[in-house]
Amino acid sequence: ASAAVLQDAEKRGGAARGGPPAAVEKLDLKPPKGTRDVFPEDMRLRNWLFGHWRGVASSFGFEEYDAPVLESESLYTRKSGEEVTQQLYCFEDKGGRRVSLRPEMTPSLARMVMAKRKSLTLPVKWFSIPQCWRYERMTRGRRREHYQWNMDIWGVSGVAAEAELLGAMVTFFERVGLRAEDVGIRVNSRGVLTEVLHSLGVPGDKHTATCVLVDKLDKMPLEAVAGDLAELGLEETSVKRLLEVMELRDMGGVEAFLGKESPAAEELRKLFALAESYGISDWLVLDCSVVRGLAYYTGTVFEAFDRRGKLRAIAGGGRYDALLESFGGEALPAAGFGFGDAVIVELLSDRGLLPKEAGPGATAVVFGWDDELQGAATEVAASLRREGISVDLVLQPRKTKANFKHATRVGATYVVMVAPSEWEAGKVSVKDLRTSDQKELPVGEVASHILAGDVA
Ligand SMILES: OCc1cccc(Br)n1
Repeated sequence: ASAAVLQDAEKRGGAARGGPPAAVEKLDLKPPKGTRDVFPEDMRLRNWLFGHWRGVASSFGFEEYDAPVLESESLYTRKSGEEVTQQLYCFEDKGGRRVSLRPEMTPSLARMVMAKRKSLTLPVKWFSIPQCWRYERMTRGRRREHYQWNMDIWGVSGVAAEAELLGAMVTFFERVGLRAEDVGIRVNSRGVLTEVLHSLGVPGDKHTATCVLVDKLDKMPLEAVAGDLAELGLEETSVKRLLEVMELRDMGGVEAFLGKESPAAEELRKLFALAESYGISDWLVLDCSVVRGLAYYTGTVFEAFDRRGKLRAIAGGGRYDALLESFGGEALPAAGFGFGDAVIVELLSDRGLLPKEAGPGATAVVFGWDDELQGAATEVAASLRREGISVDLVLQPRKTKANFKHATRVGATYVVMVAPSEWEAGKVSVKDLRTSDQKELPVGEVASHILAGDVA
């Protein structure tokens, strides 16, 4: 046994033999490629952002839901060449199942709606802030995970659903100090494109793949996509016609191109009229080049962008009425958007709108004069916490000056000091850092003094 013990100790650094510790391989302190640690100061920013997302969702009557970050890969194996399905963070688990970290939330939501379909009261207005993943070759050092605010409405076939979603998105922008001069939301309907494709004789089953290809046009030259479009049966004249309709930027143009009876023109007219009622017209821009890259969109699509044109899309969404059928379920109309946590922070930072105040530290820092008074300080801290006061209790002796410096750094309002002579008299010293006012109080009066909170 002793040999085994020594061998084990050798592994743990040979200390058992009293010899010099063997070289222990230093842990790599970085998180996995494409992921981020969230230290307290980062978490304060995240909580601020999510707090606004949650606040808007609840003010619009949306209910929060969640789903596993791990899903069956089959949820995402759509054959439409979308980037999001080509970068799945997928693998085979120990049970031989093909699974994937979710690249988006909508398929999980669709699965949940199908599972509960019979018991759901429609319309369903649900929101979630899931962490979503992609496995992108780290050529560009981009992130492999982000948090994405999802807002979805199920069971409403009219554009009132999209208007409500746009209203919520604009409400968020306004709450964080952005204006219509900073951010626009491009609005279109895939119906515009499919009506043109129909008039060009392109069969309906090619429309989705065409939209996914057309979406790539703002990221790559026409030549790079023309071949694939030709494979879908779009000769040059048809592609030219498509490009013309994508140039349209006003309803007059759309109606001239598609005819006044066009269903797509009708739904866009209705959406812009409702936007007027929400008071968000200044935020919206009709832009027929917008198709978005997700295959399952069937009608309206929209994306928020920074008007200075420096950043990638801030958020995106649209109508996806056929998603349940694609999962073998009964049709149910749906519309929603996804809003990532990366671009919005870049935009707010550019505009000087990130929250400045340090996070809300504890209200009071409590410390004992010396180690003998640690128990006393703990009693005081416990009594204040029982009254609902947040207390940062100093856990080991430290110079008084350092305790005050710490209190200022964490943004505490009070410092409560337990000193020997006062403690014998049943008192402690309470300093209000806002006014520097300091008083000795009986222990039993400290909580009410702090809760009164009035600046002396
Ligand atoms: O925007 C697409 C996407 C999906 C998952 C993770 C990240 Br980062 N980005």
